[in-house]
Amino acid sequence: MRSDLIHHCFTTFKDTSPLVHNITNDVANNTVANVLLAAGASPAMVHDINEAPEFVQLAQALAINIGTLTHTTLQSMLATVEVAHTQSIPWILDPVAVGASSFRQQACTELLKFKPDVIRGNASEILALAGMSSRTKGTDSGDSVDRAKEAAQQLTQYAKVVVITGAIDWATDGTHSYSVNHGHPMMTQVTALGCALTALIAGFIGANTLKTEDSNSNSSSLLNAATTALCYYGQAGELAAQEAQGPGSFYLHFLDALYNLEAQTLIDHLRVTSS
Ligand SMILES: Nc1ncnc2c1ncn2[C@@H]1O[C@H](COP(=O)(O)OP(=O)(O)OP(=O)(O)O)[C@@H](O)[C@H]1O
Ligand SMILES: Cc1ncsc1CCO
Ligand SMILES: [Mg+2]
Repeated sequence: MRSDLIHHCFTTFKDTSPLVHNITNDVANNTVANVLLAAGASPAMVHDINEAPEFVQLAQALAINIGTLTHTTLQSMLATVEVAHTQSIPWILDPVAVGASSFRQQACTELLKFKPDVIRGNASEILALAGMSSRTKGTDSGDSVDRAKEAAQQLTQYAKVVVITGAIDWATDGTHSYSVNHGHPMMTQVTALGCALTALIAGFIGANTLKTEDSNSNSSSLLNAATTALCYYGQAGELAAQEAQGPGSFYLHFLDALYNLEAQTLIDHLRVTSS
């Protein structure tokens, strides 16, 4: 991806400071809010069905995460994504541990009817969501990103962009794809950093999606925005790992790195390839 486009997506995100509405899991709530704030966005965690479908209309984007799904939250998610879908508010699905139970699988089938703009999961989640066999370890992945690429391609029938995260992240709109070689294994030792990335991608697509009737240009703006978020997040992980002694100090340094990383640093260290 061209570095001037990454620069543009990054500065548009920072200048917009998007409001991101999250219906996320009990483990991730605090981390997601802190990551969004450190990156320069505004988080809101609004879950109740009496409020969420109204609240989402104020937001630039919506992030849905099924990590600690309950029957009640699912009803709220469905009502909220319906509003997002009909009003063209971009939304992203994080299908946490979808391979682990039929409840999660059926919930995702219902949610996919409202056409997420982006799906973001680890390799096992992307495989399971596409109905392929996976080695899911609950919320962690037991599969390689490469093995899940065909599944991601298939899922572009439901979402405009699909992102698989892991050692090397991969983002595709079904036609164009990018590999992002950033990040650090320490990112898997702090819970919910994948969930927080999903919310950050929501912020990037909300800030960068042009309201256009042309669905092709829309999917390439979504792909560029998601890919830029991956580069930014991964580089922040690398910077934090240089300072950290373990997972606790990694988390603190990670928030600081997200807060301090500048556009020029991002551009100078890019490891993203078309693939
Ligand atoms: N081995 C690795 N090396 C470098 N970066 C990694 C590695 N594994 C994961 N990451 C990075 O960690 C971040 C979170 O991705 P991951 O695939 O671990 O999410 P996840 O499994 O959904 O996490 P969680 O469920 O805990 O929220 C991404 O930015 C990804 O690039
Ligand atoms: C640990 C855990 N359990 C359900 S959701 C979650 C956060 C990481 O996905
Ligand atoms: Mg996850």
